[in-house]
Amino acid sequence: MAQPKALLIRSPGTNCDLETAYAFEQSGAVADRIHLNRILEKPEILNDYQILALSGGFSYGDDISAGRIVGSLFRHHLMDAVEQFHDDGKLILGICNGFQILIKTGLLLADDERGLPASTLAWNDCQMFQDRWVNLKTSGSKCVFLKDIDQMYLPVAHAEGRFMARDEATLDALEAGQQLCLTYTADRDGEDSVSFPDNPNGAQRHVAGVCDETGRIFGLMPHPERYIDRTHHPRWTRGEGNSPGDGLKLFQNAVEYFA
Ligand SMILES: NC(=O)CC[C@H](N)C(=O)O
Repeated sequence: MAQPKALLIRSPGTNCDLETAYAFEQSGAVADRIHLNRILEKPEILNDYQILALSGGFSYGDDISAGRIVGSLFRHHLMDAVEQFHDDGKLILGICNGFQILIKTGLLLADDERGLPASTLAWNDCQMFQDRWVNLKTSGSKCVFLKDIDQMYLPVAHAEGRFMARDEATLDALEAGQQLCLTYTADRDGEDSVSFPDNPNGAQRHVAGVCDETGRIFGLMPHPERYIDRTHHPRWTRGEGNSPGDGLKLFQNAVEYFA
């Protein structure tokens, strides 16, 4: 098909949309940044796009809880349009605050039969904002965005990133369904235990990213758009880092999905 088009929805407090647009453009997509209010006025805008992305930031100041207000606007005004978007075989990505929004919408992991959420992203258990680079590994082959990626080194920057599921049975089911597809891992060879700060927030089962049952909706706390070029690596002047950076492949996978 022609060049895929990515729609980046921004809202008050979004601050990673330019970098996310750059990552999509470097991967061969057209990337448009459009304010949430325009989408609320005219949800049919979604029809023009193949990829919907929610970037990082502090939407509505993280008031109530991170992602809650945009998540509620989606739930009450955009659910039909976004579900249709997904049913049409298209892709949805949420990065950091975008992941928080996706979790709050219930789009990524559906509410249970009583209408209660399957999971949340709670405050980091260290009770502090964490701004550091982390090692990640993937599992399963379900997630479209993680195709052919085994591991990544990416930065995190969040206060509310601790993935928690409703209960152990929910976690087991998500794991069995290959939905707990991205996890924090230790950075020392041969080190099995993953503790703070390798897992920066205390997430259950070290979960850093989750996909839906189809693998076409993906949310993650780390920021792939912040490691596109070797010079984004924190120690590139000492000769470390890859070109391209570890994050680019994730965006390329989304674009190549429509090839
Ligand atoms: N990097 C981001 O997307 C911001 C983080 C987020 N709103 C938090 O602190 O939890």
